Amino acid sequence: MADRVFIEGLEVETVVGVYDWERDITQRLVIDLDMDWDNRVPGASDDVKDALDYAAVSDCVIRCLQALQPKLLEHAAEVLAAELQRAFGIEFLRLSIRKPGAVPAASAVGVRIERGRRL
Ligand SMILES: Nc1nc2c(c(=O)[nH]1)N=C([C@H](O)[C@@H](O)CO)CN2
Repeated sequence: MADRVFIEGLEVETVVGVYDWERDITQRLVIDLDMDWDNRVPGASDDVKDALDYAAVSDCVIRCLQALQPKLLEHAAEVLAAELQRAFGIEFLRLSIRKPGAVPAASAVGVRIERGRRL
C-alpha cells in the first residue's frame, strides 16, 4: 500500500529533557508523521469517517506529549507511536521528533522510528 496520510512540522510546546533545568521550562518539539492508510475508501465516499483524520491525530500528538513530559525523545517516540496505532488503528507509521534548540550548532537534532507492518 503506497497510500499515506502525513503531518509535517507539527509544533508542540512541552516539558522535555533529561537535565534538571529542563524540567522547569517548556521547549518546542517538531513532529513529522507518515502513516499508512487506504485512502481509496474516503476517496470514494467523501466521508471523513472513512479517513485518517489528520486534525484528530494532531490533537492526540499534542495531548499525549504534554501529558507525558518525557525525558528522552526516544521514550516520547515509542509512547506516541503505540498510542497512535492503538487509538486510530494505524498499521504502520514513520515518526520523527526534532528538538530544534537542543544543540546550538545544529539546526535540529532528534529521533526517527518506524513501527508496525506495512499494509
Ligand atoms: N538520543 C538522545 N540524546 C539526548 C537526549 C535525548 O532525548 N535523546 N536529550 C538530551 C537533553 O535533554 C538535551 O536535549 C538538552 O539539551 C541530551 N541527549
